Amino acid sequence: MSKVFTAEEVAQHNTRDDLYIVYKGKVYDCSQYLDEHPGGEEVIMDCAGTDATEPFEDIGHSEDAHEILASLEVGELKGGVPAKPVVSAASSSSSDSSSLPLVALAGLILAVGAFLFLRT
Ligand code: HEM
Repeated sequence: MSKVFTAEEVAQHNTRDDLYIVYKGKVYDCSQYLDEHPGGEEVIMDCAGTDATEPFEDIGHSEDAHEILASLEVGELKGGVPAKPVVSAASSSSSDSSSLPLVALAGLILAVGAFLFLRT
């Protein structure tokens, strides 16, 4: 059974010789890999003890990179992947209504334009 870490525990592994990162709810010990990282150690050090899912994904790491990462797994994060915020019906309908004044304004400009055009 893999070890379960709290976010606070992971955060304590934040030095060059003892460096954990979280990726998609799993915890990885990158200490031994820093020297070999093609992107340099600095970028991984910046993520030390934190969730590196976004920066790791942003780079578009290769299949190889994912395999190396998998080999460094030491456990999982308590609570796992934080839930994505659900876009509620209320907030999506409010964004619809917020574009209403814009539509009205565009209509008004068109009407004024047509009026001026027809008058000449
Ligand atoms: C233990 C975790 C990581 C592993 C195993 C890993 C592995 C790799 C590998 C194998 C490459 C070579 C290109 C590829 O195959 O995709 C690479 C490149 C790179 N990585 Fe990571 N990486 C890790 C974490 C990170 C993190 C957290 C960042 C944060 C920004 C990062 C930034 C980069 C960058 C910028 C490159 C591009 C280097 C270049 O093309 O010059 N990596 N990584």
